[in-house]
Amino acid sequence: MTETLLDLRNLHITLPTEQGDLHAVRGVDLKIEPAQTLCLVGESGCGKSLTASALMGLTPRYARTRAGSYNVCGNDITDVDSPALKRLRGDAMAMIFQDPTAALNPTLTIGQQLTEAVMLREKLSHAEADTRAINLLERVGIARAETRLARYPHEFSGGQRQRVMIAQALMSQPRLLIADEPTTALDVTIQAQILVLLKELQDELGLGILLITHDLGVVAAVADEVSVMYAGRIVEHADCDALFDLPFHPYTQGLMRAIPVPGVTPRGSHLPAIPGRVPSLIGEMPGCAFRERCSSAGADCERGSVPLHRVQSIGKSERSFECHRVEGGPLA
Ligand SMILES: Nc1ncnc2c1ncn2[C@@H]1O[C@H](COP(=O)(O)OP(=O)(O)OP(=O)(O)O)[C@@H](O)[C@H]1O
Repeated sequence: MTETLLDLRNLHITLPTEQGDLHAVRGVDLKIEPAQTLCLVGESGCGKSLTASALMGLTPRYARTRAGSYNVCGNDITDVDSPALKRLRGDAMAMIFQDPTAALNPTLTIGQQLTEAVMLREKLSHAEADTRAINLLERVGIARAETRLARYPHEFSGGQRQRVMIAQALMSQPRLLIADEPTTALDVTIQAQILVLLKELQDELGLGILLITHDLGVVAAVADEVSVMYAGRIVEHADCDALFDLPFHPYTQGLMRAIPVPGVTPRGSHLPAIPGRVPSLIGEMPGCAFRERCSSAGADCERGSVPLHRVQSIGKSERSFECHRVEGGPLA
């Protein structure tokens, strides 16, 4: 199937606060094709999680969420309150979270949690739903899965609960998986196993994956494309190799400088973090939101909207970035 799995244009999310309207997401575009992994990266507070929750129709009730257009697997769900979005959730698309306690109910067995929704939706028998659950639990590396369906979440370790949550998300055989920092809380060995598992499942099932992470090591390992988010906007988007070879946006360059290089970065040395903090997202924000932290910024960066540059790299998808100062240029 070659149908685009996710096509989102011009997403805005505003949250009322005592200090005024917090415009957390300011015109985000995202696109994911089958079997593609798009990584959404950026520092804490840039709007990544809110963007992910909007994709699932799960922003807080008091948030104002609107999109120019939003299409999932050929379904137009631009109206984020539409019942069609509810139907697609847990069907064509599913989400895994950083913290499995958000997804697993401590009072129900793993078997109940994995099987009940698909029995209802797909009219599967108990036996059919159990078979699918056992297969998936084994697939995610839960040994003796058959005997563990009757167990409760607290009887599993943290890494196992994370795997169970992935199995739960896959029960509906989704085409699109949204993963918000799914491995951040895990130790590096389990993190690597889960990333390998997601890759295998993707190859087998043609899953499209949106992976939210602040870890550029993870991005380098799994991303096909990368969107870099800063202060509610995608400031740079590129093919993963192109981005790591030549980051254009000063923010992306700053993120890259903070990655330790094995064998090059001395142990215990202080990596050059980007000075300053993400600005307040309350109210209007004319000019470039990164200018206070950018060594290339000038007076022009305080004004107007930030120019968008598009660059066609040979044999790769188009890349783009927003900056007053860096013009970019054709890539070899
Ligand atoms: N429910 C909420 N009510 C009010 N403000 C919120 C809410 N959720 C998020 N925000 C604010 O919106 C902005 C974006 O938050 P979001 O959680 O999407 O960022 P993030 O990039 O995912 O960060 P992190 O990596 O820490 O999760 C932040 O300023 C945050 O404080």
